[in-house]
Amino acid sequence: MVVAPLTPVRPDCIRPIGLPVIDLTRKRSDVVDLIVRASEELGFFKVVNHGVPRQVVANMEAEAFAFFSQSPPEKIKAGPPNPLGYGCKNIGFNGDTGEVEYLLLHTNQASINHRSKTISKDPNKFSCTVREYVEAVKDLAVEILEMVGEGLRLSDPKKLARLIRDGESDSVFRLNHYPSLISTTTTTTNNNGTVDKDNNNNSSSSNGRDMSSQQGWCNVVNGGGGSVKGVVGFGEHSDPQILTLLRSNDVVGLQISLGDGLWAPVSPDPDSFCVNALTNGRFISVRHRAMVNPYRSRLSMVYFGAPPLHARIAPLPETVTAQTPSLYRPFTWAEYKKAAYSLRLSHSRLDPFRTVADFVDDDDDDDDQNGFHALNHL
Ligand SMILES: C=C1C[C@]23C[C@@]1(O)CC[C@H]2[C@@]12CC[C@H](O)[C@@](C)(C(=O)O1)[C@H]2[C@@H]3C(=O)O
Ligand SMILES: O=C(O)CCC(=O)C(=O)O
Ligand SMILES: [Fe+2]
Repeated sequence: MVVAPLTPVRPDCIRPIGLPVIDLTRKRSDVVDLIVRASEELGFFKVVNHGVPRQVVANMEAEAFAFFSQSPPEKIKAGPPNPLGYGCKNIGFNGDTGEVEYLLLHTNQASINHRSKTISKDPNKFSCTVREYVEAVKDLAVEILEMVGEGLRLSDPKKLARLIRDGESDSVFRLNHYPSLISTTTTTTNNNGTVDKDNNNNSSSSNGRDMSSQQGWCNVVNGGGGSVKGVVGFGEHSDPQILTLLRSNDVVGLQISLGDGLWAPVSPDPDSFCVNALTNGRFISVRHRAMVNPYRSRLSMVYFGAPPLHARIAPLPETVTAQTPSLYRPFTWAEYKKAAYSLRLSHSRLDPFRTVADFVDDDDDDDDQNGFHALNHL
């Protein structure tokens, strides 16, 4: 395992930690061990040599930038998010906001085809590009989940992977665009330390135009406070799905929570995927957020692997005894999702399913950090 140092962006709030980087071309049994260890220890790791073709990624990135570089009236045609569709600054239905615009798509092909009509002037090209990307990342997700199943020594090691391979899976795909705060062409130093004459985005396939000014985004740095604290694009949360595969352009922004208000930036690497696997109580669903980069527009493409709506989620039988009764009642993915959408971004999503009434947890540390604590997808 290679441990990449994280780049501190705010020395007063960043405790540097290493993020595991797992090379998927290594011996399978080693990869299995590394995935389990990384998932238990940090809950977040990167995979390289993942098999998702570069061209597929570049095509998706180009389509995404082409969409976001349009004028607001054009983009709004693909909204409002219900929750699928185009959204700008509003996240979910309960008042969360951030300096982000996004497209949220279901990975079901019929839904992609339907949505593409309002997203692109060439809907066939857009839907094909999304289909190719989603298929490729789904294969990667399946491969990782099969290794998770093996690593956890599940009686049926492929069970988790089958849930997202299922034609009825409720997996979603999200494109997040975080416009830079400065809309003029600037000279910046990029993450590799080289100087960039930047046009506010870092897409290898971008058209090189500054997009922020076209979008009606104001260029002030968040009421003055933003320049000191940083501007939040996508606020603190944990992902509710089984597995997240996140790829961003070469612009820093993603941060993972170390607790106690400390955040560690994840160095961007367009050739890798960040993985957040959530299962079985042994793995951590790490809380994370995305900050706006003042100088350069950031684009993240996120695949969220989820079970079918009717899939039942229940405690692992071996974790439930008379002394340690289940903390949560069984529920379906549909119920869980409905509850998630009734909550704010930062809230603990398992609370509605707690069975143990005298479990007092008034602090803000969110025991849901452990996600499906002692739960299993059935
Ligand atoms: C505020 C919200 C947005 C969200 C649904 C929720 O009510 C709470 C979870 C949020 C989240 C985070 C991960 C994914 O980006 C997402 C699509 C998901 O499944 O849960 C979003 C939801 C969203 O933006 O619609
Ligand atoms: O853009 C990012 O890096 C994070 C996005 C994210 O966490 C999400 O979409 O759930
Ligand atoms: Fe997330």
